[in-house]
Amino acid sequence: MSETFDSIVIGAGQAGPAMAARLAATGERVALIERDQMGGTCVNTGCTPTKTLVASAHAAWLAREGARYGVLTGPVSVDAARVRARKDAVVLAARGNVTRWMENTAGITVIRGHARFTGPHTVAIDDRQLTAARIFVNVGARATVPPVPGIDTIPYLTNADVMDLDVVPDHLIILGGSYISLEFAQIFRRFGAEVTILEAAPKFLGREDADIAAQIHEILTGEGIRIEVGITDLSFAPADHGITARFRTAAGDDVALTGSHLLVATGRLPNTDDLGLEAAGLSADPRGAIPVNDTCRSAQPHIWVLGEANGRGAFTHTAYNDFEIVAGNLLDGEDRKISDRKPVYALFIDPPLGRIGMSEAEASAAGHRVLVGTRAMARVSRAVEVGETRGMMKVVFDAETRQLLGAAIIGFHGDEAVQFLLPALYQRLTDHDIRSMTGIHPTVTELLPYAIADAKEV
Ligand SMILES: Cc1cc2nc3c(=O)[nH]c(=O)nc-3n(C[C@H](O)[C@H](O)[C@H](O)COP(=O)(O)OP(=O)(O)OC[C@H]3O[C@@H](n4cnc5c(N)ncnc54)[C@H](O)[C@@H]3O)c2cc1C
Ligand SMILES: NC(=O)c1ccc[n+]([C@@H]2O[C@H](COP(=O)([O-])OP(=O)(O)OC[C@H]3O[C@@H](n4cnc5c(N)ncnc54)[C@H](O)[C@@H]3O)[C@@H](O)[C@H]2O)c1
Repeated sequence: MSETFDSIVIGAGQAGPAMAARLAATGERVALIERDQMGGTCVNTGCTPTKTLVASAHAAWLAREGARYGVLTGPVSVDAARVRARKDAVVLAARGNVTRWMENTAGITVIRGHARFTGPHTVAIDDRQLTAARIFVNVGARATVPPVPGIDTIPYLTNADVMDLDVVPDHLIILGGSYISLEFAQIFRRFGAEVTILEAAPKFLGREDADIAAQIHEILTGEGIRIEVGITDLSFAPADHGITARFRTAAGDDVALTGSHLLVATGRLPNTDDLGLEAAGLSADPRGAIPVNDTCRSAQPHIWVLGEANGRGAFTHTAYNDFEIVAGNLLDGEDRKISDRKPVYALFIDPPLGRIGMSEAEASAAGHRVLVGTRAMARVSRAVEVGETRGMMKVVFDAETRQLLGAAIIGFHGDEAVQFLLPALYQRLTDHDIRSMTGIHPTVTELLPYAIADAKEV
């Protein structure tokens, strides 16, 4: 059976549904193909569920910390099944919204199944053949599992199946020490688990400046999380009640550590290996991404790749922005580019890290002479009043133009407050421009101009 559409969208992640809806609104007949759950990673096994778990973990933390605030609670325990039920309800609602949106939009045909190119303009789902003038690929990524000796002899979790856990692990070992690892590490530690992070890289959070990484390290170890950085000679073996990890520490000690559960959080790989790319006349780069130009167009001009599969962003907001770029250029006569997008993200530990633009290290490496201003959260009155004084804020300016290059806040409301500086980044405002603005008292944001006032050349 062969069916003809105006456009085919493969994958209902963060860009696909919005793309399908915009195309359908112009009167097109659009096929949207999804092999698993509508909403993709973010809704089902990524942002949404993790942030509900972060909220439950925060509730457990506050309940234990209650006495600091004069609030006396009894013994605090965590009912993992209820935590999961709350998470499932939020995820189901979000997934339901996307599903209803797509199924009830005139012009969109939702097709369930695995899509594979059979030619530059044709896609097969089982024995169904679809043809379209334009194809939009939004297939996302999945967890990678490194070939550590013994890993195939033990049970392990990834970010997807850890979502089904309804017990609190006695001892959770986490392989990898980046975003996914740190969020889950704190979640499960606050639920009552012993948590050990095993990271192969020699530096903890090497993408962040050393002072920011040190604050995060202190927050997590301060809550009792063990972090081993620079481990080598890792292997796994089954143990009576879980798994044993053997490794050599950075100090050269040989360690055998037994945990009840292992979570693998060592990065993600685009879902491009089973897409029949060669039939479309395309190929993936060594990291599995499909190369695109600055407007998300692949080497085949009628095939666009949006979201993680294009290797140009690994966040929900970058995937959605890809949709805005493609739709803006194709349907609204705009001239939008990926390279116009500033890097922004958060690490949702508590308190969170919010990051925009360049780090100090990135700015220096790019050849800027930099001015750096910092302020401890202990000198932010709102943080003191709330009793959450861990962390710091940091701003980075170009010493010659005095324009903002980047900022980081690890601390109370850091994910929100740092975005006060986004217009400054996009509009190339100077330290003087920003310092002329007065923020609301008492907020974290109001102190950013003071950190800026203290900025010095380093
Ligand atoms: C634990 C975790 C927490 C995260 N937290 C955050 C966060 O707080 N903030 C943030 O910005 N980002 C976060 N991310 C990253 C974010 O989830 C992803 O960057 C985002 O979902 C990528 O969107 P996407 O549209 O590229 O792909 P996805 O959301 O992965 O969607 C791709 C879809 O395509 C489908 N698909 C794949 N291949 C085929 C095929 N051949 N045929 C049909 N369908 C197919 C998949 O089933 C999937 O539904 C997190 C990720 C994880 C794992
Ligand atoms: N808050 C957020 O926005 C958020 C949260 C979670 C995930 N994400 C997205 O998910 C993506 C994947 O996150 P991630 O944390 O899995 O991957 P990552 O690529 O950020 O980090 C993987 C880590 O695992 C380590 N590692 C790799 N192989 C190892 C091994 N064999 N032994 C020990 N350590 C090893 C690496 O050195 C690295 O530190 C990120 O790029 C991010 O965009 C975003």
